[in-house]
Amino acid sequence: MRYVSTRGQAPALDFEGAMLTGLARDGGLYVPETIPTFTETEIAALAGRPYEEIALRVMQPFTGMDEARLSDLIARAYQNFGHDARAPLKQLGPNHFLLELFHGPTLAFKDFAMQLIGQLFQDVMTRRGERITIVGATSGDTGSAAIEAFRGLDNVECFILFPEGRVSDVQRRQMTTPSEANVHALAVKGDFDDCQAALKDMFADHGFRDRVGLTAVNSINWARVLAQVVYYFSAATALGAPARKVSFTVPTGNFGDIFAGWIAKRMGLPIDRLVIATNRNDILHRTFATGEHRKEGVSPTISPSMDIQVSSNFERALFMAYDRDGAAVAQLMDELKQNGGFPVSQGAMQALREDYDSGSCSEEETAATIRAMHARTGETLCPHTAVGVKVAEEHLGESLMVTLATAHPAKFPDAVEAATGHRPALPERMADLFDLPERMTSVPNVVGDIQTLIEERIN
Ligand SMILES: Cc1ncc(COP(=O)(O)O)c(C=O)c1O
Ligand SMILES: N[C@@H](CCOP(=O)(O)O)C(=O)O
Repeated sequence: MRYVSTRGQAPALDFEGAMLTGLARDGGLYVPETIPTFTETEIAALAGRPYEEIALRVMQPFTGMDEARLSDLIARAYQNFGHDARAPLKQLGPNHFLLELFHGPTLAFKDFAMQLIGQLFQDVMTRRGERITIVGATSGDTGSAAIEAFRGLDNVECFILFPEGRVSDVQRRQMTTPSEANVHALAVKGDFDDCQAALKDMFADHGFRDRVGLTAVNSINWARVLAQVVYYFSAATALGAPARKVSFTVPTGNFGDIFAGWIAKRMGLPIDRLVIATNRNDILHRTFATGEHRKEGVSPTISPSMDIQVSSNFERALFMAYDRDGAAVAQLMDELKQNGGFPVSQGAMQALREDYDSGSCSEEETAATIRAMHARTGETLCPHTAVGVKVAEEHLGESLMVTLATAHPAKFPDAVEAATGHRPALPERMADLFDLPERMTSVPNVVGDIQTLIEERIN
């Protein structure tokens, strides 16, 4: 299996190469050259199988890895999840299910991919005897999941950029309390888009990326997206696929999670609609409503992990919608950077609308959904999941709807308590989170300064 860049100018790589490279050298994102497909019989055979087995079947064709080796890494990745099913389903209404993706070590869906790529990276780096520097940008959850997955590893230094004051206290403490010297939480004076732009600038500085052995663990890294494809299969087959069609609503920011659903659909999983759910930072919903992809300022919300306007994986969706035309995508990305946006061509918009629907949710609606669900079903939703549930309810149709529950409510206790009067508790194993000392460095929103700090710390 070979991977090509969405901007068409970087060398094609195998799975290991794409994973270690993170962002392609032309600034694009790696995507598989072809998407493997499953027959109905192969999909039906996944129903009721353990999550780890589904993960092996779904991911193996993309990796070309030895089955026994991949199976071993998958087993290690999910052994510390707090639920035997790993991604259990819960029924919310006659046609509506929640897919709980928050039973991993840091209580967000990011653990599904991050725990696995932690294992994959460790395996490869040990075999190659090399060192790498991970730099990640986070609006809260990717950072804590990455720090958890990479803390204490000998051959990895891990730097996480987060927007100062714009993540929840639990998210910040998950990043700042681990004491291992190889993890570094950097509080940037800016928003998440600034953090992600700084990260991309570091990748564009080829001298820097080669000197430090830079790699990525954001969903710009294909391996992150791949690991997230698995739970679409586990959920849909548990609900009757391939005999039954299922739709998914996905609380969306950087578009990685929902793009994983698109890959599952192209592999043959009978997904009806993929519904993009945004908070008031709704560039993606506006794109579908107007055909114009244009940034506005980011406005802080009670679902802070989705406070994103430059949605990096939308580039992968555009690449597919523009018939894999790398030059066209490179031009659009240039327009986004220079002019703040671009019109999507009619043909591409039509292709996107064939697979995706969209909706957005205001702050008041998010709080009202948390409150109503709590009162009606006893279920406590995190604010991101509430955005998904609200938009899903507007898209209920004939097929079953699954909304991805992307984080545990206890990561956002203030918002949940304000909505319900009930403060969700962290799991027992995290009971000391607010007693541990914090360790972080404030940095200006200046990429050169951040690069200097990184080079000083690793040398
Ligand atoms: C809790 C939560 N929900 C939803 C999202 C959005 O996911 P994506 O960026 O893959 O669209 C994020 C962050 O990415 C998140 O942390
Ligand atoms: N919401 C994310 C933002 C980064 O997303 P990623 O999936 O590209 O890593 C976060 O919580 O950090």
